[in-house]
Amino acid sequence: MWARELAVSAPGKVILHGEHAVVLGKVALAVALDLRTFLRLRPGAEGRLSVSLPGVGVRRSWDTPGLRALWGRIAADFDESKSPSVEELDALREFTGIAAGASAPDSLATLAFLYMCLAISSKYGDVPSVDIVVWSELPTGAGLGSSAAYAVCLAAALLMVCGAISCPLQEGESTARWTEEELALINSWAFRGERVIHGNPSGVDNAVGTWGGALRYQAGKITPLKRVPTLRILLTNTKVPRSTKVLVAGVKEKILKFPAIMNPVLDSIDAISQECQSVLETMPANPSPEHYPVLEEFFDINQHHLNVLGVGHPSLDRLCQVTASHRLHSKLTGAGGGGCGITLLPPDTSPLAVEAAKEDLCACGFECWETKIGAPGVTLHSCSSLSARVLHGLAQS
Ligand SMILES: Nc1ncnc2c1ncn2[C@@H]1O[C@H](COP(=O)(O)OP(=O)(O)OP(=O)(O)O)[C@@H](O)[C@H]1O
Ligand SMILES: C[C@@](O)(CCO)CC(=O)[O-]
Ligand SMILES: [Mg+2]
Repeated sequence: MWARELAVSAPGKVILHGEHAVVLGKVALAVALDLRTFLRLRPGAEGRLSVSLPGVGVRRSWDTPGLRALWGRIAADFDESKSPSVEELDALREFTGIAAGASAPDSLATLAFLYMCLAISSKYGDVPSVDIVVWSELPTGAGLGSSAAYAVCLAAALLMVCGAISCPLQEGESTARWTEEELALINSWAFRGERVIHGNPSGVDNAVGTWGGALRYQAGKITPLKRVPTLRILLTNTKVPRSTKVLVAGVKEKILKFPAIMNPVLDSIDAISQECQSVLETMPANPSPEHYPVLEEFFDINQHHLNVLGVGHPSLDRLCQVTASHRLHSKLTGAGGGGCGITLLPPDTSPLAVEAAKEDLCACGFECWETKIGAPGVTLHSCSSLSARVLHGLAQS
């Protein structure tokens, strides 16, 4: 029986280069953001599992014996190496009253929660009587890896409750992290959760949510970057909603339709990621303005490539035009089709120019903020150590 009240958090991410191409085995460079998703875990009423997801308007509670029986019925031969099967997901949908094919944020979030909870508890323990709340500083569905941060938090909390990983937080400590081996297990279960939400994720988002920092990702191989200079980045949310799953499927279709045309584009994106990695790793910790033009050119070229892949959007074109009018270079980040873009802010950009660019972006109805990159990965917290700002998010739930 779980007896402690604790919190887990995981960061969102920004992909510098390689989104979409990474799904097809190419290299991506991604960094953790200082915006996080939080999960509060506490003992629940005996025999009840409750979840509250205020960001997507979900508040549900189930009898644990009913859940145990359901999973026993639908997943007697559960194989964790396989993607969640259509039959498993359909049975979970029917149980929760989610319409077949429903892809609204609340439906996907509930489905991913139940799938992860039942698969993890049947493998490592029993369906836990706990009360879980998840809330986030990340916008949902905007390209900043909110689905992966959600899946990483769930994986860490559920694996810990079921005893598959330790509870590394000692009495009196405010935060703790898991061992490399435990992080690898969290990452692998988060990937399964991402599969419920995305269909065919590459795994880069959950890797950043788990390990944090800055990394190179290719076909499941995760390599932390040797050195990451301090880069100033402006993040802009166009607020145009889109679904990563739909965009990824669209790219696949285009490649199947025009392989000879599209494959060279993917190869070029791969080359940009690799070149960018070597540039970043040889830059000084605090780069001077002359280091930026090459990074800016990579942004421009890749933004064109992403448009060719069909994941641009008029709102993202507008974002790039507005920042270009202030001599700043931008590209979309994440799945595109709306969502967020990133803009490089070289150190010689005057504060007035940054303010003017922000004003013009806000005048388009966008939201923008400067961000730090390279935040820590999944972390365990004592609830008493969470800042007032973080607890404010919980209080709203
Ligand atoms: N805090 C949260 N609470 C519950 N569900 C969440 C939360 N954050 C994300 N989700 C789930 O993730 C889905 C969004 O995932 P999606 O992959 O489309 O966007 P993203 O992860 O924000 O962007 P990208 O994958 O391009 O980085 C939501 O529809 C919802 O189901
Ligand atoms: C579009 C994509 O490359 C990044 C989404 O953040 C999808 C993925 O890697 O799973
Ligand atoms: Mg996602």
